Amino acid sequence: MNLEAYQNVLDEVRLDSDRAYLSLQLPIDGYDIDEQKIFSYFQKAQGSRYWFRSKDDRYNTVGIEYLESIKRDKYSSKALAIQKSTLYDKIQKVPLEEGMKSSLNLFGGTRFDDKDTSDEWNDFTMVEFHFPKWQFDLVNKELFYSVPLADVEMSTILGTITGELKNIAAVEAKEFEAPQINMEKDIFPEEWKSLVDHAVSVLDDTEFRKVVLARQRLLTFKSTIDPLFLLKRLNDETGTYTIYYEKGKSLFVSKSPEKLFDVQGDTLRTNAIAGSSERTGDVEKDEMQKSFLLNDEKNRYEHELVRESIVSDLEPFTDWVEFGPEPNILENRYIYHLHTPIKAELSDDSGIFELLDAIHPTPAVGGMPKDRARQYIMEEEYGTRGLYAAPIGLIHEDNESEFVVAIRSMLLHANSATLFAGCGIVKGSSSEKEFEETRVKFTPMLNVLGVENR
Ligand SMILES: C=C(O[C@H]1C=CC=C(C(=O)O)[C@@H]1O)C(=O)O
Repeated sequence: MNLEAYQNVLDEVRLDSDRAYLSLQLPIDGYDIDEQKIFSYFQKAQGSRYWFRSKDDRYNTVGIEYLESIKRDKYSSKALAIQKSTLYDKIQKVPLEEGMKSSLNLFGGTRFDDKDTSDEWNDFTMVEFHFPKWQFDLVNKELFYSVPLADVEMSTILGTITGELKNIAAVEAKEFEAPQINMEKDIFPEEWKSLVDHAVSVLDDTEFRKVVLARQRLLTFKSTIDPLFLLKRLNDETGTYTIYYEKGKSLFVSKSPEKLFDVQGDTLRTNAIAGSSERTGDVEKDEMQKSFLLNDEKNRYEHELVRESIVSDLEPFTDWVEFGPEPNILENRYIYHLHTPIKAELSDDSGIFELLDAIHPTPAVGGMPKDRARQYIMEEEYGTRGLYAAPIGLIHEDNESEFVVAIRSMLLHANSATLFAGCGIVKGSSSEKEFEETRVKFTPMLNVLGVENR
């Protein structure tokens, strides 16, 4: 970090009064900083912080103190694209070194659907994307420090930033105890099995082929759950996405294995992930679980519906889609899935918000046909999904982006956690087996909470 050179850059900057914010980009590789230290240091910003890490570590980004957000009560691709470019137009961006690799992103997403939510999701607007004061890129070791133009003091801003960075680097790691459980219960387990039976009775091979039904498990604890404990636990499972998203008094957490899509240049990458079997930890049994999954007719059917739907949803955006003829196995720590990678070359005018609208919800979390399944879920499923199974991710000014399907997730308030898990129901599904499958799917979040699955 060459402070003198940075100050020279700043001395040349003319603040543009048509903008609302100044955003400085600088390297932070000289500081020993990680997400634990950042959250520990910025405790006062609780309720306005996020951490997003891709499953392949392409992105590992922490945002602190939402300065401004794009928000909508109804999803509209056009309006969102305008709001996004209006927001970026308000920002005067100043890189302090040449050739830096990161770019300023917005973090957020949309709720699963626009069903009226009960109070538990009130902190989250239907669609929202946040622009934070501090954006730490922990992959490229860079920082975006953004402030309202009116607050900018060019002669002291560098000193302020480096002072804060030193303080963050000096934070000492703490040991945390797992919170003690007060109560743990499945919400309406028998009613859920009856709903699965009902779905099986209305599903067929043509008109209504698949619906994904989710259920919830509620845990309460003897004390408030410390965010730093959760952040630490989130590192325990690798190979999945990490979403830690605070908004007001709510916290949403996900360790999803499922990418909705990512876009780099003209290339879109996505995948079909559907069809599941438990990973037991016993080598011999697990080989059997995998070969069962690859050969089981019901799981293959569930999977093919997802692949078919994604490929057809992409058609308006591309002339060229590529995918393998046979699914492979995606190995997560607690569960195996059938998995088909899909790649497409996007046409020039493909908008990210249009893509999001077209692909979400895939039949891995909705069903087939999509509208019929969505309607069934809204009318019949207990409670509201909110951000469960919703698209959440990062988007850049040039539309480079990565979105996750936020399954294996939970919503936390003070000392309670509501866990969500769903599974694909097709003609012939068994409610007992699906109940067991959703039980297994609670494990990643229970692990984050330091609780054993029962
Ligand atoms: C809806 C969930 O999982 C989906 C993703 C992968 C496999 C699935 C399945 O086999 O049913 C589900 O479609 C969930 O974990 O809540």
